Amino acid sequence: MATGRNHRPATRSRGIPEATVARLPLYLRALTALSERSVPTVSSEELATAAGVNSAKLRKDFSYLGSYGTRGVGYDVEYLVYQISRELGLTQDWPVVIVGIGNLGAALANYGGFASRGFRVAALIDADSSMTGKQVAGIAVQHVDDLETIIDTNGVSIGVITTPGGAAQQVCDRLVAAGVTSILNFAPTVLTVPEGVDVRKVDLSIELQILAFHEQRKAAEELAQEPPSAAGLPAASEGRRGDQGPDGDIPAVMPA
Ligand SMILES: NC(=O)c1ccc[n+]([C@@H]2O[C@H](COP(=O)([O-])OP(=O)(O)OC[C@H]3O[C@@H](n4cnc5c(N)ncnc54)[C@H](O)[C@@H]3O)[C@@H](O)[C@H]2O)c1
Repeated sequence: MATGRNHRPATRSRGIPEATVARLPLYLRALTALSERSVPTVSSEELATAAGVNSAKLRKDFSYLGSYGTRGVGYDVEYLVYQISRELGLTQDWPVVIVGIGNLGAALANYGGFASRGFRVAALIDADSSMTGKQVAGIAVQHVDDLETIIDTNGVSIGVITTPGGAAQQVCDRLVAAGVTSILNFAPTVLTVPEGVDVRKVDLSIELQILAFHEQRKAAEELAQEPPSAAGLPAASEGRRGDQGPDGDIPAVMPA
């Protein structure tokens, strides 16, 4: 069924680079917080700090939206929320299905943050017959045998996969054949999808590995700043060799 990896061009329609698209949710989160505090305007520097982005990059990103702010005043918070939401397609309702209602699937179904961002959990699907009809987050779990009908009936274009790794590709193939064109994959499997289908993979262990890498580097930097004689410890160049690779190098983090 799957015919190969999806290759997207570096820019989307209307010339917005993918890197800018990836930062829009960061701006939106910061702007939503300002909006909730009824802050009317924000400078590019303030917003960049709140979003954790360089302010020159932010101004460049907003220029793709046709938003330049007003000198001395900054950006209109409400209007930017609207512009970014519209650009991300969040001004419409997106029905989502979650497949695999175990620990993670149930936790996601119970997460209130989806609905407030325009993602409505339309259906929960599981292969375990004993789950069929059980209520999770107020929604009755349906059997995977009915997957195609469920997708069709609910007009679903986004599927979330929270099955074990071994089932993920098969579930993905069925979702795609049924008309799903965007997949959020939590299973530890690299999915193969046809052209035109977008896959985003979420892997918390990779994020933790990256944090571990930074923790290790911070510890090595602290050690290097200590005077060699401090507290009778060995010189920095010799320090913590046992915590590192065989050559004393900080090992690289390998993505899964
Ligand atoms: N990405 C991450 O950061 C992250 C974090 C935790 C777990 N996970 C992954 O998420 C997945 C789920 O983890 P969990 O702890 O919820 O597991 P779980 O065993 O509690 O739940 C898995 C569910 O999938 C169902 N299932 C199995 N095969 C299916 C199929 N073909 N169609 C539909 N449903 C099917 C099972 O009946 C079960 O209810 C695993 O692959 C796990 O490795 C990822």
